[in-house]
Amino acid sequence: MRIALAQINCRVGDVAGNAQRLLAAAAEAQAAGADLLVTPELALSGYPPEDLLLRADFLQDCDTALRQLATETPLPMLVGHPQREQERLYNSASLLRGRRIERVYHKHCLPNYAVFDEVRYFTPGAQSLVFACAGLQCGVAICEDVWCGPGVVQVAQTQGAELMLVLNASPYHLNKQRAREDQVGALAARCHLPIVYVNLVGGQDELVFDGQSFAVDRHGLLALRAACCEEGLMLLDVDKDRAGIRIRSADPLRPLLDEAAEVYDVLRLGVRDYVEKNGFPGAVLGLSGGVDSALTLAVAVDALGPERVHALIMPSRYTAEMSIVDAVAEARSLGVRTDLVSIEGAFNTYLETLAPLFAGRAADTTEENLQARIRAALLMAYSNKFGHLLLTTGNKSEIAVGYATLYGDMAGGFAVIKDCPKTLVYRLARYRNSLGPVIPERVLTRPPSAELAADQRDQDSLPPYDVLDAIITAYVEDDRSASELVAAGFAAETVVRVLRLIDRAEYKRRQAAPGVRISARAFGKDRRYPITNGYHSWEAALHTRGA
Ligand SMILES: Nc1ncnc2c1ncn2[C@@H]1O[C@H](COP(=O)(O)OP(=O)(O)OC[C@H]2O[C@@H]([n+]3cccc(C(=O)O)c3)[C@H](O)[C@@H]2O)[C@@H](O)[C@H]1O
Ligand SMILES: Nc1ncnc2c1ncn2[C@@H]1O[C@H](COP(=O)(O)OP(=O)(O)OP(=O)(O)O)[C@@H](O)[C@H]1O
Ligand SMILES: NC(=O)CC[C@H](N)C(=O)O
Repeated sequence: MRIALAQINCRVGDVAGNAQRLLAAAAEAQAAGADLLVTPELALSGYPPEDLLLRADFLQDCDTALRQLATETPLPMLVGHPQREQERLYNSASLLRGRRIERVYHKHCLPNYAVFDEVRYFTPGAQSLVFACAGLQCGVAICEDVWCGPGVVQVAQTQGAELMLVLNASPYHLNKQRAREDQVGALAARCHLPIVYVNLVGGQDELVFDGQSFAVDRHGLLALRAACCEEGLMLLDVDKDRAGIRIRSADPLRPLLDEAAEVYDVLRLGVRDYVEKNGFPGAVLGLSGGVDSALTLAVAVDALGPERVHALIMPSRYTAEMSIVDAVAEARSLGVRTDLVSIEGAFNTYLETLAPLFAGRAADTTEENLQARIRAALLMAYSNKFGHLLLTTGNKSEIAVGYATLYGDMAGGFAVIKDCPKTLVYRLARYRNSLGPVIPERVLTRPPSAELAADQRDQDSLPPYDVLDAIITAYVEDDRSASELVAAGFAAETVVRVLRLIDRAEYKRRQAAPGVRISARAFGKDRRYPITNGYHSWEAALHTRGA
């Protein structure tokens, strides 16, 4: 038996387009001599369709497209789609064979944590699906089904399954591929049967599906791993002999990427698909000569090509000459067009206009924020005039503590590095330079500064980024309390200060642009904190330690 794994990039809601993508994969699979095409989870609707699933017209269109697909597919296809039966909605996989929908499976385990909300929409299934194909008995499961214990696989096995076919829409986060392979490999070894895992690829709002579809044999050993962040059709040959089922693939086993390379590819795919799938001609950003905008520019250029990216360099009285020199050098090495637009005129006009209002008051962050907002107005004007998407450049460390200006540098449509802590930003920048130098070394070594006041340094307001990032990770991603952090050796005063800032900045994050999720807990759907919030775990540390 030859199985074709369709690692395809579906677009949420584009049912007709997804049907065409599935038919193109089917034609390729048939030409390669495959007996069966296996697709990702909900390939027909795209994943996650969110509240489109509450619309009767959308579900009807999915149903019509599924029936049409059944008549047109040139080979048997196991395809993911939403399925309404009476008043219930299921996350389903159908076997399309002989010009009809031959069998349907409904997903049993519905993920309802982190970014997943499946219980909001779907009813869990209760029946197994095992079907014969090219002399083998194939069992079916959908994504979370292989994460919630061995039950789904074991029941299919008691009904004769000799191998499992799993349709997935598994979004990326750091170390996810290892977790998938460990999980599925252990399940295969425990049940003594091979498992074929087909994943979606592509960006969908904050999520990036990284592909990396794979297959493990009955010992849990890897027989196939597809590329990260690329579409592809992989072939797997399955034979039965006296020793059992054997699987092998002529496709080379693609290596696991290093962390920085993997994250960089995920960011690039996230930007490319957000821009393409939403129909923007290109992207624009403010280029300051700092590392955040330099990395964002490099990702955008690698995603879209230099001719579709535009950068505005907008110095003020506080901008160092070397910042302009470095920004120009970055743009030049990436082949990007820039415009130099001073904000001094606009800044002076604002200051003069506000002078009577602010008479007798000292300059403070008000004047800092004005500069960020003038830049935002210029960038949004460019975006309006040319239709380009404004990319924001804030990183996770800043967004965590609110070190960014609302309606200023936070203004924009897509926040490329919003889930990358500053320490990771530096690693990513160095990784990008290892492919060919584009960010001047000085940008990576000079102390970070917002350049919104004279001689300003990030470190004047924030702890060193290695300390800050460690505290943010522990508090935001691992739910550690202030006392646990102090017990782990962080200074009580620093812990209280950072946790207080994180709690207080929730209102800013709610108004922030969406951006690529790369961690297991990004700000967004992963972490839904109240803005109006009277619970602060750092208060206990404040009282007990006198911080
Ligand atoms: N709970 C709540 N719900 C809704 N709004 C709330 C709020 N709490 C405060 N606010 C409002 O938020 C406003 C204050 O926020 P905002 O205007 O942003 O200003 P703010 O947070 O006070 O200042 C921005 C900080 O970010 C730093 N910064 C700015 C730009 C770039 C960078 C960088 O390095 O990249 C750093 C800057 O140096 C400054 O320390 C006030 O108008 C206040 O009324
Ligand atoms: N002189 C400038 N010209 C153009 N854009 C700027 C300028 N200064 C700031 N910006 C924009 O505002 C964002 C916030 O920059 P800022 O320098 O305040 O902080 P940062 O977090 O250190 O970012 P970066 O590392 O990119 O400098 C920048 O990434 C850039 O998009
Ligand atoms: N779509 C799903 O069921 C995803 C859940 C699953 N645990 C994952 O790999 O992310």
